Amino acid sequence: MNTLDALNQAFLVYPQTLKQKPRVAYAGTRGSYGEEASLSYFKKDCQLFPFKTFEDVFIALNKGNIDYGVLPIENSSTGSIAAVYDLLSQYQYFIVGEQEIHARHCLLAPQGTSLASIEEVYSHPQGFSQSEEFLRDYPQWKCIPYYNTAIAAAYVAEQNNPKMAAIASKQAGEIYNLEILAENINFSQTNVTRFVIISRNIELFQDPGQVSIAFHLPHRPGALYEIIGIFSVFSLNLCKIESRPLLKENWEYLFFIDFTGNISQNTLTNLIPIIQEKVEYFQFLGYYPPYSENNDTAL
Ligand SMILES: O=C(O)C(=O)C[C@]1(C(=O)O)C=C[C@@H](O)C=C1
Repeated sequence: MNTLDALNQAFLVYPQTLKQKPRVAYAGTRGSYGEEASLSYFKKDCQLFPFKTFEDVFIALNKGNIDYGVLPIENSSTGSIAAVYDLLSQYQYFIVGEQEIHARHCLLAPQGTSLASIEEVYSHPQGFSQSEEFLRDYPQWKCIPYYNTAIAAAYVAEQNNPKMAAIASKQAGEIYNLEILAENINFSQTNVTRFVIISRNIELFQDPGQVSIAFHLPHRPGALYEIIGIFSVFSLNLCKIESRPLLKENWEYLFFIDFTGNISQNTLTNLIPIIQEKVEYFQFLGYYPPYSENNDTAL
C-alpha cells in the first residue's frame, strides 16, 4: 500500500487508543534509560521486553512478538543517535509517539571501591560521550563500550572487581547494589534523551502535531532548497534536519526531517505528493503527538 493510502486508512480510525497491556520492547535491562522511557510513556501499563541491542528491538517488532519498540533517537548534548536513524530507514516502521528522559549519569562500582582503584569503566558509548568532561580528569581509565548503561552496571556488579566501574543511572546503582562514586557526571546539567515509540503500522493517537519523513534528493543545485521552500509555503515549522550516508552511493545522503505546525489530514495529503515529486526516494516515518511533560495522549 502506498504512503497516502496507508495514512488515509489510519485517519479512518483516528484517534486510536492503546490496547490493554501492550508488549513493549526496549534496549537494555532493568535500570536503563530505555526502561524508564518505556514506563513513562506507557504509564507502567505494559509488558516490558528487554533486548540487548537497538536492532534486536526492530527484529522483535518484525517477528510480531511485540506491539511497540522504544528507542533513543537524540540527546540534547551529544546529538543524534545515528544507529537508530539507520535502522528506521532500513526497517520502514513508524514513529507513533515520543518520550523525553533526563539522563543523569553516575559512576557506579562494587561496594567499598575507591576512585583510585578503578582501571576500567563500562557504559554505552552515549554514556561516555555525555560524561566526557568528567572522564577527562581520569585519562588513565580504559573506557570499554558496552551494550547499554544498565547492562554495563549489571556486568560490573556480577564481576565484583574494585578495578571496574560503570556509567549508568542512579536507579541501576540501586538495583545492582553498586556504590555511587560520583553523581550527575553528565557535562550538561539539562541532559535529556528523546526516545521514539515505533510500531509496524501508522497509528494516529490523539492530537498528533509532529511529522517525521525521510527522503533522498537528486544530486543537482537547489534540490534541498526547493524542498525547504515547500515547508515555508505550507507555514510548517522545521524542528530538525538530519542526514545519514546512503550505503549504496558514496557521498549521497538520506535526509530526515521533523516538522510541526497546523497539520491536518488535508495538509498531509496535499504536501506529501508535492514532496514525492521532487525526491528520488520518500519515506513517511510518522505523525505523532510531540512530547510534552504532561502528555497522556496514548492512554
Ligand atoms: O538506555 C540506556 O540505558 C542506554 O544505554 C542507551 C542510551 C542511548 O543510546 O542514548 C539511552 C539514554 C542515554 O542517552 C544514554 C544511553
